[in-house]
Amino acid sequence: MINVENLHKSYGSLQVLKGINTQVEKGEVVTIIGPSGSGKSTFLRCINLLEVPTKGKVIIDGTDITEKNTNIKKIRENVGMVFQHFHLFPHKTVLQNVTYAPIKVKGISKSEAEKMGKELLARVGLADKANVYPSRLSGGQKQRVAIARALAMNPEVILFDEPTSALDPEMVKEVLEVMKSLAHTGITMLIVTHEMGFAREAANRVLFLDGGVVVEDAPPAEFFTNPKTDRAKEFLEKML
Ligand SMILES: Nc1ncnc2c1ncn2[C@@H]1O[C@H](COP(=O)(O)OP(=O)(O)OP(=O)(O)O)[C@@H](O)[C@H]1O
Repeated sequence: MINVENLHKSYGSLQVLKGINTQVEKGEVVTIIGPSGSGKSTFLRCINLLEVPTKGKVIIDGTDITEKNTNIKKIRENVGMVFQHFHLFPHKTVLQNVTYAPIKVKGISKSEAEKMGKELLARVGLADKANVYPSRLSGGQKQRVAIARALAMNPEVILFDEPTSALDPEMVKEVLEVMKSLAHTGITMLIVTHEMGFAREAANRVLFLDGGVVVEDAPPAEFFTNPKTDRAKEFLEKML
């Protein structure tokens, strides 16, 4: 359902993505790992046009989103994103954070959105926090709200950009557990992460990026036990 063809991205003279080719099927859970600066976040952000590719195509369900007349709003409805730094609305309650976009963008009624919002908050273990403000939550709780908010748009794809790297270590697990519970439920997940344990347990594929290209693309069992390239071996030696 997502076809990435010869994707390039440069910032001025800095070439970050140098021809990424890959395909992600509906419902797949793909982790994107690699050294710092290898282009992981840039790659992810090209998939919902937070970054505009310099060259190449990103085709989602048959539509090339890099075409000039792309409806970005529609793409973002279908491709949700969870960021490292939550980006919750501070002056809205947890429930309002979750229901805002469905009401505003999708035109769902307030009562329907609230019903769905409460169900989603229960799903991420925060049913009792619906009426509090984000400032009263821990980092792990904020990130779980951000996940509920992404789910509220009922997207086919969710992009996760290092969702646990801004969290205190004790909060990482609760967020990864929520992500694991979403994996293999039909939603397509692309996850940039430094959590090798998660990549190993929850993903069905690992994309190893280095120097702006996909160096390895393999199921985790294969990648973590038998990496094919020296670059991946060196990376894993440092990480594991
Ligand atoms: N908006 C930007 N303008 C200029 N350079 C940028 C921009 N965004 C990223 N870069 C540069 O592009 C390169 C790749 O960045 P990117 O964030 O995609 O890497 P990454 O693999 O996700 O790294 P990390 O694991 O450290 O987050 C880096 O050298 C970074 O400084």
